[in-house]
Amino acid sequence: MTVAVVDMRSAEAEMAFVETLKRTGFAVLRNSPLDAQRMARMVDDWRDFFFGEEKWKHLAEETPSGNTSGYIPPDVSETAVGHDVKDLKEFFHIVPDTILPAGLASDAESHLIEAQALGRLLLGWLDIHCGSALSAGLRGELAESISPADSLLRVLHYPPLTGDEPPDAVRAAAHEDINLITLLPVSSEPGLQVLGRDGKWTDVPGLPGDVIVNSGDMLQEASGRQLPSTSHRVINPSDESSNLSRISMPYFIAPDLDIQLSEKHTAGSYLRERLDLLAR
Ligand SMILES: O=C(O)CCC(=O)C(=O)O
Ligand SMILES: [Fe+2]
Repeated sequence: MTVAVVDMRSAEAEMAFVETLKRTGFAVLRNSPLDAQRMARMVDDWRDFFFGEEKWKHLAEETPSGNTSGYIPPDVSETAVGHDVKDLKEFFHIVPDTILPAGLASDAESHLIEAQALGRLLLGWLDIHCGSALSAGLRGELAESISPADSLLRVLHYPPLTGDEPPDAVRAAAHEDINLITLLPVSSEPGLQVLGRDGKWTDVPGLPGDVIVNSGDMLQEASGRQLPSTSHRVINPSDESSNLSRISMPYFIAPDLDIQLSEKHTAGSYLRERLDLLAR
């Protein structure tokens, strides 16, 4: 399966984006409006943060809307549905009221504003070109359905491998994102793969500064599966680069939870069902 690279400066960008998202659930945006220099600086600054001690002052808390905000250490981390071992990662969740570490706040806030605007633009394209596939509750309203309080910027750190990892543990086990759409700046290190319909895993293409976009389960549900939510994973580095850490910064865009995704589900009921599955 080949994920297309879509140059946002091209006149065909809109159609090319919709085509690759329908076909693969993924797109790679080149020349996106997200500030590439800022994203590179955030990678360096957040790497320093994860290697430092200040993170322990920011341990995660639950927000009133049920999101988590703050630092989640490796021993808490996440276990993907259907897997037994935790992913090899630590991360920091940023929602609108998150108290950010000094020195990291300004870039993170600016990035969030730009990422939200890009999300609105892309969902607007889907409104125009996939409107007929969307459930009545969302048709023509996708771009307006974004809820910043339910969306989440996750800064992930996959530490260097030490050799002491549990057997079978991987940086991020195969999973699908639950939300509407995810914006993921191309990471500092390789490893992200998508699962094709042929059952083969392939690397997601991209250069530094590009932004990977993928549709999540909520968009799949709302589009009668015309926009697929594709399994993806982050594989462990090969021996030569196992001493390198990897930073990535997905922004998970979610809608208002009372929006009707399909006849069966509101976004809220869908989320609860998925979280129950995760908790099992
Ligand atoms: O780190 C990555 O490149 C992907 C992370 C991811 O898929 C996730 O956190 O849902
Ligand atoms: Fe993901």
